[in-house]
Amino acid sequence: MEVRARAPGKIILAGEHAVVHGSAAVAAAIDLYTTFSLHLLPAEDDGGAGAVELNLRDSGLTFSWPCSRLREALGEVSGKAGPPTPCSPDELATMAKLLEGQEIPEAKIWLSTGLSAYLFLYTSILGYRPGKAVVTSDLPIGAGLGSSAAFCVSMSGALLTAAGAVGIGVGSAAGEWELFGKDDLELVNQWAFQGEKIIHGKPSGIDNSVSTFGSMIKFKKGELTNLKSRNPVKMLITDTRVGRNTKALVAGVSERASRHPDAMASVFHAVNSISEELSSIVELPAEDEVAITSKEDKLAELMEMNQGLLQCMGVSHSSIETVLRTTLKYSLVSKLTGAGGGGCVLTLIPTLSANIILEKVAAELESYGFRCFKVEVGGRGLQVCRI
Ligand SMILES: Nc1ncnc2c1ncn2[C@@H]1O[C@H](COP(=O)(O)OP(=O)(O)OP(=O)(O)O)[C@@H](O)[C@H]1O
Ligand SMILES: C[C@@](O)(CCO)CC(=O)[O-]
Ligand SMILES: [Mg+2]
Repeated sequence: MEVRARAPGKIILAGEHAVVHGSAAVAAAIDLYTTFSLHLLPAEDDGGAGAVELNLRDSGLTFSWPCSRLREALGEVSGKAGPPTPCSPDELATMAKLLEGQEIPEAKIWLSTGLSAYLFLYTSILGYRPGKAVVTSDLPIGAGLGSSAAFCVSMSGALLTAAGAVGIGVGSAAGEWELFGKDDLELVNQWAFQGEKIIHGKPSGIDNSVSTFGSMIKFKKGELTNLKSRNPVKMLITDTRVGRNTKALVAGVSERASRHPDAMASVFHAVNSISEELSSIVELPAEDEVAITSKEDKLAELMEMNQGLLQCMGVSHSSIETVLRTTLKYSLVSKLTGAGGGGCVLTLIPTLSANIILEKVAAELESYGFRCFKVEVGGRGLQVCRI
């Protein structure tokens, strides 16, 4: 049996970090995907000698665990595919031990958390069935565009389909992307969240939710509201190429919050107001040039205010500040997106001046060694196909 699932990355227009502390945030899917293909081998062919394999095609790395070794380390697992149980600290320690024999290059040691998430999701959902998975991604990894969530969502989608826990239409043609129904998406999202917890430590759930359900969403305390964005939102993304790690940045903000509880509570409260206002502006219809410009001016101002508060939280970076200064020369507003500390920056591109400005600003940003790209905002979430 072979199944393939793809899940999008995301941008956060407002509210990152504060969302972990209960504030609202606004996020949208983008048209860059992580694809997870799974070739499940029949259990009876195993004969005890089968293996669970993961090929990370972009980095040319393959990891493999004999099923017998997994069984020995993890004990009997049922391979259930109902609602998930979280990965316990003991299980997490066992996953880490299972990575010891693998050759992870020192420069890619950050892959370890992703590999632990893979082992947890695979064995929890499919038990010790032998299988080969191949992962490819359009997304820069660890750069704020939700690569960890797209990895966990595509993986959960494929594993749960292989387990028969969620399903695409019987009549679906091989190779055609299909969408799941709402209940199936809910289940995939719950499992993906468990994977995100292994990678992030304390995720809010916004990244896996927007990757699963797609579109543009407002997210607060685990509750998701779909936003009907009436006009296309055009964003330039600049990848500073400065590596960072979401888990450490989220922990850093929590530490600052425990040192200065009152001040940080006010910061989180201000971010909540920004996200609430931004989400209502996004839904306003704007039919003529004046209305579009006025709407975009408001969005830009809110993004600028949010960036200032992200600086207060301590998650900006000199590379991000360089992008902000550069885009301001063209009267464009930018803010970091995702966890910050480097990674990607969003620049709002006004509809009326889109192409002329875009080329100039992107050329200048790239002259500093940054990488710019344009994305479609608010598209589809998880999709699956039979191969
Ligand atoms: N395609 C992939 N293959 C293997 N591991 C991946 C892949 N994509 C993400 N990961 C795992 O996720 C980690 C990066 O997640 P992290 O949350 O730090 O960044 P991000 O998700 O790109 O950004 P943000 O959370 O700010 O949106 C990697 O270190 C790796 O463990
Ligand atoms: C930094 C953060 O708010 C967004 C990362 O994309 C973390 C989270 O919400 O899980
Ligand atoms: Mg992440």
